[in-house]
Amino acid sequence: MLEQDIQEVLVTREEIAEAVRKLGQQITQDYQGKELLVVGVLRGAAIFLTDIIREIDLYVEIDFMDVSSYGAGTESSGEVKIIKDLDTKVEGRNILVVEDIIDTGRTLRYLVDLLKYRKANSVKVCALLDKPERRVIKDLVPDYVGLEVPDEFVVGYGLDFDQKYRNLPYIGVLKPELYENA
Ligand SMILES: O=P(O)(O)OC[C@H]1O[C@H](OP(=O)(O)OP(=O)(O)O)[C@H](O)[C@@H]1O
Ligand code: HPA
Ligand SMILES: [Mg+2]
Repeated sequence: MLEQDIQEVLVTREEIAEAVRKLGQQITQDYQGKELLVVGVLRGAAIFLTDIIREIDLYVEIDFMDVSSYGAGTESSGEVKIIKDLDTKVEGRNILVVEDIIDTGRTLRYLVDLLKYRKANSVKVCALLDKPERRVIKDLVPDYVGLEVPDEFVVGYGLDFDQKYRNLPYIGVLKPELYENA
């Protein structure tokens, strides 16, 4: 059913699984002997977070923040709002912020600065997808990236259009007629 709305598959479920596994191994190596607070950015990162933590062989705590800069459309409003804050104390923690995608970089710029201000011991960023052509915050360089995607609006594996398609098991591009008149 959902497949009928997809013009092109950009990343298959197997390619996602492989990218997630590699990221998890790298993070496990880099944080040897440390404990991690993994912060997922709702709602897009929820699916990626549940997969990647099972590829990280360390003591890991998880928490979530909900910040939003996109309305129903495909363009960032430029303004980041906190909808739900963390329940965990940040001071002294090694934090890995997990995101589904970095686009303009505004969401992560805001979050990284906030977590540093709250005196995290370290703050690193892990994004499944990076869309570097769209970056507005040029110095926002993620520490871990699964895959680069071209400048197209993508959906699936957590990424939505108008809150739909998050449950697609792969990453794809929607048929243009579906968002052109949104
Ligand atoms: O780099 P940026 O331009 O800031 O864009 C990336 C952010 O935008 C999307 O979230 P969104 O705010 O749409 O909310 P959602 O996660 O609930 O879909 C995506 O999940 C990232 O969090
Ligand atoms: O390409 C995208 N798809 C879905 N949500 C997004 N948020 C930023 N970029 C995207
Ligand atoms: Mg998001």
